[in-house]
Amino acid sequence: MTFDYDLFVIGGGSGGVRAARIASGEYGARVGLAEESRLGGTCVIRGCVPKKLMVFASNAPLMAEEMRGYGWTQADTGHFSWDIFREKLDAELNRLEQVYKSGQEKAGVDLYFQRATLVDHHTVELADGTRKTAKYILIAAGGRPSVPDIPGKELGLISDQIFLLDKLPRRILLIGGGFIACEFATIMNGMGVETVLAYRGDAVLRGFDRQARDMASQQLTDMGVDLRLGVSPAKLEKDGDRIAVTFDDGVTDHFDAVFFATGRAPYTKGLGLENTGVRLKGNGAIEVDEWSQTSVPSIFAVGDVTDRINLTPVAIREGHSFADTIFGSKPRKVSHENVASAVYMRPHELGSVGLTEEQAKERGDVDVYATVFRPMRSMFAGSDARMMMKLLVDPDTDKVLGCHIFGPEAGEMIQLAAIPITMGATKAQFDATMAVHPTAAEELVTMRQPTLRYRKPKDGE
Ligand SMILES: Cc1cc2nc3c(=O)[nH]c(=O)nc-3n(C[C@H](O)[C@H](O)[C@H](O)COP(=O)(O)OP(=O)(O)OC[C@H]3O[C@@H](n4cnc5c(N)ncnc54)[C@H](O)[C@@H]3O)c2cc1C
Ligand SMILES: NC(=O)c1ccc[n+]([C@@H]2O[C@H](COP(=O)([O-])OP(=O)(O)OC[C@H]3O[C@@H](n4cnc5c(N)ncnc54)[C@H](O)[C@@H]3O)[C@@H](O)[C@H]2O)c1
Repeated sequence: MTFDYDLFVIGGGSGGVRAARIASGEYGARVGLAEESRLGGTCVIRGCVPKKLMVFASNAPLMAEEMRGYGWTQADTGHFSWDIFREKLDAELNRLEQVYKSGQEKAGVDLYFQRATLVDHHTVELADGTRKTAKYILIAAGGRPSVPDIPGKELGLISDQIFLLDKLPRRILLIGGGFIACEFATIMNGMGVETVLAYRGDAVLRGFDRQARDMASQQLTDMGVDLRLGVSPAKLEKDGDRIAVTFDDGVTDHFDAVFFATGRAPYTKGLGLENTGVRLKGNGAIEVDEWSQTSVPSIFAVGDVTDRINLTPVAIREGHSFADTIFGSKPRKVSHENVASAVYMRPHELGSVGLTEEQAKERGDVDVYATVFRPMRSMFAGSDARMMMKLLVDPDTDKVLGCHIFGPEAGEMIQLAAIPITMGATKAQFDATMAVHPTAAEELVTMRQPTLRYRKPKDGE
């Protein structure tokens, strides 16, 4: 049977563009790719990139405050122009979109700026009705924000819209306690918006190390975010120019904007999967094996649409490995262990890799090496902000099982700490590493005594 393409990719985000570029550019496969919105996908257009630029922009008041502490008595941010920032942001995203487009074109990928749906195991249909056949189909359709089903939910914003605001609200309510809620609470607060964060749990960032979660929650409060734990919105109503939000504890409050940061769901609805028999998990994610192959041998899926670990580098690695395996005769599986991540809050970020203290205790015996201190730079300026470093070590093998850093530039630090941890480094090898002084990161190689030796009770104890 002859096909129009060797590979047809649905979705031009992190996973899709990488797979298409490698399959076509490196291995000479004939590749078509459909993107219904903008090339680059969530990360580039409405995720990591614009978010991080907003984090940088919102950092100015903290920098000014710190500099005043160093004697720059006049240090002040002055006025923040959202208009200027937005214009620059739009230009930067347009530039990046073009970079992705030319990368695909140079690699020889045929681009279709249309929605694609599946017709059968080897055929996709584009929005204009044309059909393309391919030996393999890769679904890299990503995810979409999910919003709780409460009255008035349509009055709220989702993360896609937050980058497109005409003006900043005076007072905003963020709902949720995950990555997006924490990062945008920091951003909005830093940009001078009165920020309320409502989260139904007892500390933000569920799933992260508990001590780090408590410090992150405290930091939000310290920086002036009105953190309301243990509450959820029950309904939203229009009240003139504002939105009245009634919470499940009966309290009603008014905001200029409400932002749902309540998670993301795989974007599989309306994709024609029912025409193929591709199996889905309960939450709508595409079920794949360790090769990213679905229950239909010619159809593969990578990235957020599979809901494994929903981060850009993971989607990229999955897409690349798929292309290596199928078109490069280099079979490659992706390890989803020890994937480092960072939550870009201010002044301290949270960087994590490996097991949390809670997970390590669940697993068995663990020695905890932890230190909480005021970093030199901000302490000198008069700040009380506390930093944390933690290593979790298996007492039997001496292997470092996890590392958690809450501090300035923790994202940068955890990337480096993730290398030895991925290599299986022992605590003795961390200790043998000479410190770099004076840095905050040197604490990683100078923690000598465990702060806690946890021994899991044996069955029956
Ligand atoms: C606000 C925000 C901040 C984030 N920050 C970070 C961060 O700092 N670090 C990090 O690692 N991750 C971050 N993420 C997560 C990251 O963006 C995703 O994990 C990553 O983009 C997933 O890549 P993907 O290829 O699976 O999907 P996407 O990047 O979502 O790409 C999917 C693409 O497919 C297109 N598409 C979908 N269906 C079809 C169809 N039927 N036909 C044609 N096209 C289709 C979509 O338009 C989209 O462009 C963030 C996410 C958000 C929302
Ligand atoms: N720095 C990064 O790497 C980064 C940044 C942003 C997003 N991301 C990725 O994007 C994903 C989505 O981010 P997110 O923050 O939306 O999701 P999340 O899963 O991290 O957090 C969602 C939060 O919303 C809460 N929630 C869910 N339903 C709710 C409801 N009905 N009422 C109140 N609260 C509710 C959850 O308890 C949770 O705290 C992340 O999981 C991550 O994979 C990564």
